[in-house]
Amino acid sequence: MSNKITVLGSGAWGTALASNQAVNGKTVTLWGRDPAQMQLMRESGRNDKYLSGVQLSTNLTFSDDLLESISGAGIILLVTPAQTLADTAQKIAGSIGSGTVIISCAKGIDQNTGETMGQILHRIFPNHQVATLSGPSFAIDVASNLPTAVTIAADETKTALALCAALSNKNLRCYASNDQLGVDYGGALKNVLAIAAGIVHGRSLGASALAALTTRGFAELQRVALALGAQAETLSGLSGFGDLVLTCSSEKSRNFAYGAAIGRGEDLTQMKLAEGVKTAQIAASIAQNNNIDAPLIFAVNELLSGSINVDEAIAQLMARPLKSEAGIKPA
Ligand SMILES: NC(=O)C1=CN([C@@H]2O[C@H](COP(=O)(O)OP(=O)(O)OC[C@H]3O[C@@H](n4cnc5c(N)ncnc54)[C@H](OP(=O)(O)O)[C@@H]3O)[C@@H](O)[C@H]2O)C=CC1
Ligand SMILES: O=C(CO)COP(=O)(O)O
Repeated sequence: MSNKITVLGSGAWGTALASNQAVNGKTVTLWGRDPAQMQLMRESGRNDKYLSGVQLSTNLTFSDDLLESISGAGIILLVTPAQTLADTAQKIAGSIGSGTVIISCAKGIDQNTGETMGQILHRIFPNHQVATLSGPSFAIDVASNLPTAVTIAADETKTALALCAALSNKNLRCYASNDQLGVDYGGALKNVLAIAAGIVHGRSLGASALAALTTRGFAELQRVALALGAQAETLSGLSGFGDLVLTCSSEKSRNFAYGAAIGRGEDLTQMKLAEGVKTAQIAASIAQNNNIDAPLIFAVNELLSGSINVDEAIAQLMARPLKSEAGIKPA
């Protein structure tokens, strides 16, 4: 595997990952679609649009030429928003070297196809090793060289282990998994639940309600993802429970911040990317079609579509039939 790493997507997460790898001695090219933005980053050594004030590694190469940026890359990290990942992947499909490994770092479910990010990569790159990198990792923390741990999942454990060895460093600890589906569903679903947690916070419903929401959110995340083929151990790990806890507890999460704005009745038009908004819709329809009980996801979807308001959502959730906590209905 060549030592060059190419990161596609120069938003908060792509920039943070690229800088993390470069600051730890890797040869890294960061590609972004906007030439003026890339020139600004090249000149300033910062990404003030997405990571205000953070000084990036001086060891980074910036590019706005997609195919040139991936030339000779051993690893390509795809870090554009989930709904654009298939499009970005398609653009490079005919141009990558035979040994190149492609890793999704996006969290979502494709609205057009219902595919996970990993399923998209398997479809578009049938002859390449593909993987998903996911876990509790705010871009600002990684870009600030704070310690972070994530999961890297690939179908073959040896591929996941090799990627962990290639990408781990003193600031980033990567754990290997062979459950890419589980890692993808955990990362996608936690965003919907983080919106719900943000609503609880923004509406000042109290710390007890937030703890209950996070716990029942985890039960729901497990129920949905297990029904779709994920492994239980994966969902209890960094990419499931770990990321859910992170994003259900901090306004640094854009999904949580989005929910908090809803809870406070604020204008949503200037909000940053909140992947959970689109995921709520597709996750709700997947759950409905597969007869999976997902009350929180359904409530977030109904709220976002405007068919119920926050008070109605709370009343609806609190009035659900009583049940065993482990999911067994009382006799
Ligand atoms: N931020 C974080 O802490 C983390 C994010 N993630 C995940 O990473 C993914 C990306 O998030 P993040 O970087 O934070 O998002 P940002 O909103 O910060 O940045 C998105 C980037 O993608 C670019 N972009 C948008 N559409 C396209 C397109 N069609 N083709 C190419 N580039 C495009 C944007 O370019 P432009 O500026 O020109 O619009 C921008 O550079 C998401 O799925 C997110 O869930 C995962 C872990 C942590
Ligand atoms: O996924 C993330 C941290 O792991 C980032 O969360 P947000 O997209 O909600 O900001």
